[in-house]
Parts: sequence; C-alpha cells; structure tokens
Amino acid sequence: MTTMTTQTTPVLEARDVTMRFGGLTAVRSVDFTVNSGEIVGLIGPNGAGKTTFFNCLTGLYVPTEGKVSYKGTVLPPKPHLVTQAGIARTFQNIRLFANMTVLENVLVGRHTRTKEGLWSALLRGPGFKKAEKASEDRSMELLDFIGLAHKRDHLARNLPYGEQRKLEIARALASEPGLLLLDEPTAGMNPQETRATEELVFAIRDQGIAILLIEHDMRFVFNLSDRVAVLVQGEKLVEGTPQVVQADERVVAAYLGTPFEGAPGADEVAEVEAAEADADTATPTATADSTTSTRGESQ
Ligand SMILES: Nc1ncnc2c1ncn2[C@@H]1O[C@H](COP(=O)(O)OP(=O)(O)OP(=O)(O)O)[C@@H](O)[C@H]1O
Repeated sequence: MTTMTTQTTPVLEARDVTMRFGGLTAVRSVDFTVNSGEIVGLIGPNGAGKTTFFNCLTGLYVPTEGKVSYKGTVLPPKPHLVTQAGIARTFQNIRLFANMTVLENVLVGRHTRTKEGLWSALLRGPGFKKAEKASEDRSMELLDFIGLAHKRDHLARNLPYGEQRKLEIARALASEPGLLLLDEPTAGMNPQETRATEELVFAIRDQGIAILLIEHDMRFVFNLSDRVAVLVQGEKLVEGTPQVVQADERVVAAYLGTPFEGAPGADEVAEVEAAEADADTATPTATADSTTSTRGESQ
C-alpha cells in the first residue's frame, strides 16, 4: 500500500471552464486544481453548478470554453477516455447494475483496464477468460478493502443503501484511477454510514488517490477536505482551507441567500429589486391598517 504523499503536483487542472446551456451560464470561467494526495471539497447552494462542473471534468459535457487537464495532458471530452486516462467518478444517484452480483459490478468497472473491454467482460468472450483471474483477484481485493468481500455473490439490488454506495466506490476504484470524483457520497445516509464513508475516503486517499467531492453535508466536507472551493451561481466565490472557508462571511451569505457586495448575480438582483421598488411606488399603497410586510426578511 502506498502511503500519502505530501508533494503538490497537480493531478487535475481546469482552466477557465465555462458551460452554457442556451442562455443560461451554469459554470463561468472556473479555474480549479486538485493536487496529488489531496482531498478537495466542492460546495455551493442548490443549482450553483457543481454537477455541471463535474460533468465538464469527466467528459460528459464538452465545456463551452476552457480546458481540463489530467497530469499535464488535456483530456478528450469522452467519458470512457477520461476514465482510461485515470479519473473515476460516482454519481449523485446510484448507478449500479442492480441484477448483477456485487463481484460482477466491480468486474465491469475493470473494463477500461483490461484489453478485452466492456462487451467481452459482459459476454464472457474468450479473451476475457484469460484476463478473468487477475481481474477477479483485484476485484476481490477491492471488495475486501470496502468491507463487502463476504457479499460477493449477492445481487447489488439486495444490498442495503449504504453498501450500494460503497459498491459504487469499489467499482470506480476498479478502473485504477489517480483521481476519484465523488458526487454527494453521503446523500441519503444515516450518521453511522456517513462516518464509515468518511473513513473510507481517508483510506482511499492514503492509497495515493486524490479525491474531489461534491457534498451538501458540511460537517462531512469540512472534516475531510484539505481544501474547499465554493461555487455560487456558476462562479468560484472562495477557495481555501476549511477554516478559511467556514469563516468567510460571503459563504454564509450565499447559503442563507443574503446578497452581498460583488456577489455573482448581485447586479441582476439589484436591477430586479430596483424595478420592483419602482413598481411599488407607482402602485397605490395598501390601506393604513394592512398587516406588516415581511418582504426582505430572511426566511
Ligand atoms: N443539461 C442541462 N440543461 C440545461 N440546464 C441545465 C442542465 N444541467 C444543469 N442545468 C442548469 O444549470 C444550473 C446548475 O445546475 P447543477 O445541477 O450543475 O447545480 P448543482 O450545484 O449541482 O445543484 P444541486 O446541488 O442542486 O445538485 C441550474 O440552473 C440547472 O438548472
């Protein structure tokens, strides 16, 4: 087992990444780096652009502008080529092969690392048979690592939720990545499962794999991450250690929905508010005994 490295070689570098959907800019000019040995958290309110940014990193979306490099090489915008290059991911919603066994799910994850490819793996072609033993050994090692070796022959759909999430991680690890992207790994988990996931993420990092995670559970993300970046309305608002990010009043404001000077989208909000104020003064006001307006109060 490789121990954690302290060097700061960039593993992932996103430069000036912008993603537009028609008139909507979901991600705007984001620069972002993950270094070897790091756990980096990506947080932001709902709709901030986190998943869109993930999809740009993994080739699911072709960014409208900008480029993404892995270990110094610009990535092709094709998910299987990105996986082959060394980036693996899990999804917000579990995407296992429900009617395949635990072991088969991990074996499928190895197809980018075997010459035979996905179809041969699924159809048990002759080429696959040769590589089967080595692949199975490695898959069992991974199942052992995540604590599911004893369930190798269970159908994925029969696993409890927390174990399905672990299995997804094992399947991602089966492609032998240098960087693992986790999209809300603790979504739907109870506190015990969340703690177990925390330990698992540290253990993966200790194997020399850098980690980037999107997460809504703040305690989880601040406990785990060496660095946290905050996206708000598609722009990177703040980036730093958990302590720096937690203490930044703009982050608190963004989560509470309170506008602040220079916030992404603040100009548009100000314009709308000004237009609303104009409309209010143009409209006959409510009667003197009307109840107090709550407009502008925090919810
Ligand atoms: N395929 C798409 N087509 C059009 N608009 C999209 C698409 N995907 C995302 N968006 C929009 O882009 C913005 C960012 O969405 P995204 O899902 O990336 O945010 P998020 O930060 O991951 O949100 P959440 O935390 O709720 O998952 C939203 O306004 C969303 O509606």
